[in-house]
Amino acid sequence: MIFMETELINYEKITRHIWQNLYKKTLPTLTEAELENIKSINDEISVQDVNDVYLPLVQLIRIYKKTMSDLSFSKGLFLQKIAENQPFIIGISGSVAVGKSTTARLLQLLLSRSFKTSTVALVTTDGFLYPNQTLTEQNILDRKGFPESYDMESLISFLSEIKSGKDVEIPVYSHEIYDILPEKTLVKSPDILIVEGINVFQSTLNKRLYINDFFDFSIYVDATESNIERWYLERFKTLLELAKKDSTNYYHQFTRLSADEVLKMARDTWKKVNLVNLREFIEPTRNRAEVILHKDKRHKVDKIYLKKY
Ligand SMILES: Nc1ncnc2c1ncn2[C@@H]1O[C@H](COP(=O)(O)OP(=O)(O)O)[C@@H](O)[C@H]1O
Ligand SMILES: CC(C)(COP(=O)(O)O)[C@@H](O)C(=O)NCCC(=O)O
Repeated sequence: MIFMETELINYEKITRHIWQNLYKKTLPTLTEAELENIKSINDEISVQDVNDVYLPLVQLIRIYKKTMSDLSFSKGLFLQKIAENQPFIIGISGSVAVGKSTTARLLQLLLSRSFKTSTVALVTTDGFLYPNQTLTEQNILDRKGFPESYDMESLISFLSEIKSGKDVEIPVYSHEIYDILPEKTLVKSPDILIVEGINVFQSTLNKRLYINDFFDFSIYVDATESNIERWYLERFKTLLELAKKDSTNYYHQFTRLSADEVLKMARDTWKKVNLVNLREFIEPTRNRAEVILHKDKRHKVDKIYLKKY
């Protein structure tokens, strides 16, 4: 996205250079081997990025977490009740293919190391997409990813149960079969939960419920449209490459197409689906994030925006 400075008047703009010097280097960094473990296809995160960008971010999250537990303790005193321990929830949003999953996985690892006795769970909201059968019945299969394709009420009740300390079973989406899997997965009541997805700052269709109300910290991953498109096309090619040998993979059907046909199809999906979704429904929620991480063409975070008020 190109930032209109007036849109971000309530944010402190921080360059990478300033950001990297904002915290005392007390947290241990990751080894190359640990980084290798969490990288997905095509990733190029470096230890330098972890030190300069993500460790200061973890330090900031520490501050928010402490403030949240102080407030909850004081509220308990006021109400003359013992405050329940509520999980700290972090929302991560941004366009399809901007790097949300990669950021989320990295944060999960860094937070587990920083809060040694805490459990850190990660949930992606694609599990709350309606199954293909429902989308087909409603004639909105080509709207996958748009607000109407998600069961937002279920997502809200999941967050509400997690906030009250319960273990919750949730559905899982598979990019390999392009549908919801028959088996659910159990999210055991965590101390910290990261919720990642294009829709996490959106309101529900009836506009009465806000997922943001459940977040104690929130991040929007940002980049220019042309860079995100390139990452989308590169990921598409890699997914196809991986699907060649697997006939059960959704992308397998496209492996017979020529390189030009594949590129055309991916460009089309980007333009008609993911770019439209970004412009109409995702980017307009950017200002709901506490922190905006802006990435350059090589995925390096070059600018950070921190909400002032
Ligand atoms: N820091 C990074 N360095 C290099 N490539 C990255 C980085 N983050 C993401 N990518 C690549 O960009 C593409 C989109 O990232 P991903 O995390 O899958 O996005 P999202 O979850 O937002 O759809 C993937 O191919 C991924 O490997
Ligand atoms: C399942 C998704 C809506 C979720 O996006 P993600 O959370 O993976 O960024 C998206 O990956 C998707 O499949 N969009 C439909 C159009 C397409 O095939 O790219």
